[in-house]
Amino acid sequence: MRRKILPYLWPYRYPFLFALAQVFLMSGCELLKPWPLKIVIDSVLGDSPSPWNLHELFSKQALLVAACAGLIVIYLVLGGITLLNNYTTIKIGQRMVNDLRRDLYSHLQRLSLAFHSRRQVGDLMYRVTADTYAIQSLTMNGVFPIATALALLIGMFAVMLKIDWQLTVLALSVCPVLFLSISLLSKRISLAATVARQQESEVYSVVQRGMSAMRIIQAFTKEEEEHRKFMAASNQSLDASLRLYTLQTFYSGIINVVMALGTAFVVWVGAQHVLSGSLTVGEIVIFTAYLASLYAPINTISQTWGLIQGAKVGVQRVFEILDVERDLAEGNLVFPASGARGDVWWENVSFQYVPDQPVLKNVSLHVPAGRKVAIVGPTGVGKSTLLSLLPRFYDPLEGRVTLDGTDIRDFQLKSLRTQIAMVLQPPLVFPITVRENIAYGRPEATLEEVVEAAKLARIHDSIARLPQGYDTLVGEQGATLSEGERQRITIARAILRDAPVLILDEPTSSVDAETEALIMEGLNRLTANRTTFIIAHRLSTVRNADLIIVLRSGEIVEQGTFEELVHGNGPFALLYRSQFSLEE
Ligand SMILES: Nc1ncnc2c1ncn2[C@@H]1O[C@H](COP(=O)(O)OP(=O)(O)OP(=O)(O)O)[C@@H](O)[C@H]1O
Repeated sequence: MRRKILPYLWPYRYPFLFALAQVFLMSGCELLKPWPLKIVIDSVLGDSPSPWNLHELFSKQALLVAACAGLIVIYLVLGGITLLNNYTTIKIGQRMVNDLRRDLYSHLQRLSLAFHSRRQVGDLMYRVTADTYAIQSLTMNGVFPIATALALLIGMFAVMLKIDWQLTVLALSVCPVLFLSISLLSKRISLAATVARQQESEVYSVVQRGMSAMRIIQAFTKEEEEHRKFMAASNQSLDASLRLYTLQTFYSGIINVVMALGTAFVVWVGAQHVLSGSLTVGEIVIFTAYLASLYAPINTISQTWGLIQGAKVGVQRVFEILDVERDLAEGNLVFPASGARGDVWWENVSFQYVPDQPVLKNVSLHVPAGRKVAIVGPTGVGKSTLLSLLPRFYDPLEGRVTLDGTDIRDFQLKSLRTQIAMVLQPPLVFPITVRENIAYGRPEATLEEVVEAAKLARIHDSIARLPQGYDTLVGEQGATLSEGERQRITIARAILRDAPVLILDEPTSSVDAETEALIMEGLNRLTANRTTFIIAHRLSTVRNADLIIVLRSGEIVEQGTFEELVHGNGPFALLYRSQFSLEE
């Protein structure tokens, strides 16, 4: 894991080294802190000689003033450096979080739909928003208290050794005990932290599912059941967090006891040394002050150790996603600036979402450039799946798909997807303005072009009636637009994209017959000279197609023109009589 975190720290190596230098300065101030008091006790109140023979230069009163002034200066300098250090470390930490989020989010956007259909949205959201903070805790809460403790340890060791080596050994013998207790308990805390994070992200998932299905929940009056599910997840998260906090508290309790024992021993032995005359009262003050300031960073390490373990888990959860290999390997080819011709082949294509449940079975289909193809068949036979292989939402298990004679896997994904405009189900509209929604695939489009596309999709009049026209903000999930209006916005979006290949997934299912006829008229102009695939349930769509494909159980069972198929006795004729004739 260290190898993975270091690249995130590397860009900030100079501020990081600066912060480390501050730690050494701070430790120096910590070392100086008890000295003025020692001078006051030993040389002002008592008659022992003061360090650097200051007592020979100053009177007792002057020495007292100098000691007090020194105390103020030391505290001021220490406060200033601490402030600077906090600012520097927080800045580094927050920048690292930002960088990690950037990488995680862009990685998530590049992972295939196969990955996303396996994962829970709430869990991924938690990883992007909450788990990424862990890199800050891990580096800052981990590295700096340890560096402080080490710097203090070395400095104190040098100073204390000069004063009383026995007492020094005794004082420092607490350190191994402390670190041993830390390492013994850390595994359990780490485990508890993993569970707590999982439960917390489960709460996110439940909320996300509930929020995105609010309409259904209310329609089926499932509020109580959803509430129960939420409370169950929330209670489990509460239990896990409480367990973690209990462990952390128990842990810092143990550390405190060890520290108290250490201090008591030092005071006990120190007092004996003072009584025997080998140590001054001021020196014992230095010892206990040093111990207190040495235990402080060790205490921070121990208290934040649980936090560090939790942070480790968080960082692991982030890298777990970053380590997922992109399952859609890209090629290098790009389409010419004029775009693809639009000649599409599915060659012996098989596909399955779940092992041993084939959705497409050895499908072969050639669609010459510029043709309009209607794909029909009962629900769930694989119509959408067949078309989703073309923009590479998924890759076939066997066989290949080619565009203009080249395997689509040889192209750069961006170049491939730019060749394809799609109207998908359900019609997805973003909470941005109507204009931005239509221009989503071509943000540089002028207002005139947006209006032209909207007119073709028969949505212009409805938009003109909105309070701010094209600048009206669409509510979350298009709440201020009807289903039919949303569908027409997505059609306008595809029209504006102006791509050589069009995929229309039942583009007019939510509009009335009259509007549909108008949209189809607009679409007919759009589809001229473009290879178009329409998943069609309506007769008018099917009639206008150059080629009709009938899918059943993942296989093409029939194909031909409307006239060829309708008069036979094949599956299309049957479908026509049972389904389409009703519309006539
Ligand atoms: N992401 C997925 N994960 C697992 N199974 C899926 C996934 N998407 C679709 N399926 C399954 O694959 C089969 C084909 O689905 P597909 O959406 O291609 O059918 P369709 O013919 O377009 O249906 P419809 O006309 O109802 O839209 C269905 O059984 C469906 O349950």
